[in-house]
Amino acid sequence: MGFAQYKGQFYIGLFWFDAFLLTFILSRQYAYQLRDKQQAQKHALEHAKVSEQAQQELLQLQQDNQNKLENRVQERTLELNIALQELEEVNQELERKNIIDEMTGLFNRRHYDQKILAEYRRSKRNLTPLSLVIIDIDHFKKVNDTYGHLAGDQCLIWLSVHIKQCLKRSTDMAFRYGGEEFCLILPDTENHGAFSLAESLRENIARHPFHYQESEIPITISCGVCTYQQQNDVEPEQIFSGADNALYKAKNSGRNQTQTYQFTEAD
Ligand SMILES: Nc1nc2c(ncn2[C@@H]2O[C@H](COP(=O)(O)OP(=O)(O)OP(=O)(O)O)[C@@H](O)[C@H]2O)c(=O)[nH]1
Repeated sequence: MGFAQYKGQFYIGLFWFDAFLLTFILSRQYAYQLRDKQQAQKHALEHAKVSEQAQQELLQLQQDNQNKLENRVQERTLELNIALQELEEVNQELERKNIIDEMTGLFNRRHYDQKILAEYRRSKRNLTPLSLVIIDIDHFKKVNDTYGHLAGDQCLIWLSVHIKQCLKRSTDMAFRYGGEEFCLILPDTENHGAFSLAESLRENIARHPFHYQESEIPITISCGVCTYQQQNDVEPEQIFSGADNALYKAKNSGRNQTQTYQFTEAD
């Protein structure tokens, strides 16, 4: 082998060595870059996972807080509704007490004053008759004096039950006007209708004595009836005065009876 040929082979060998070295270096570099890239991707993935987990925890926390808040709002709303309902019941009870006579359970005088005015206006508007009956126990003082005030009270309660039972229509109203005096407002009722209602109550009371402890106490009542039929210049007070006049007449004519009052031109 000549020197020139040896030299040529040396250069070829050197070339392949360089080429191999370069390939080796480049492939190593590529491998490092790939590893770094994979590591960076792995870190990024882990970060993404951690951040997603943190986001989910945050969302869960928000959801929990919202649920708690909604529960509290629901509880408060329920408590508020219960309180409102209780208040409503108290108001209704107060309103009821305001218009009811505690002892007899009938409407009281205050309610009478409101109702007579309302019914008077309705009667005037609709051109319908409006009757008023005043009921008074005869010689009631004797019941108190003979059997005691407690017996008197029981007698008033007993009479109230009979009065309630004698009312025929849902629009009829019974009131304890005061003491042992009661009255009925009978809307859309002619005088003869009011008179016969008062009479049937009176007869019923006269037939059934009041029982108190061992005693049987005969009770009678007197009634006065007055009917408003859009007579001129007649106000609610005149209707009451008319019925009171009729009651006075019943008392003076021997009690245990019903009298009626007719308006005249003079009224
Ligand atoms: N027990 C009781 N008595 C009452 C009540 N309110 C009024 N009285 C009594 O009712 C009696 C009414 O007496 P008077 O007005 O003289 O009438 P009366 O004895 O019924 O006689 P006449 O009405 O004329 O038939 C009085 O003795 C009052 O004290 C009450 O709420 N309870």
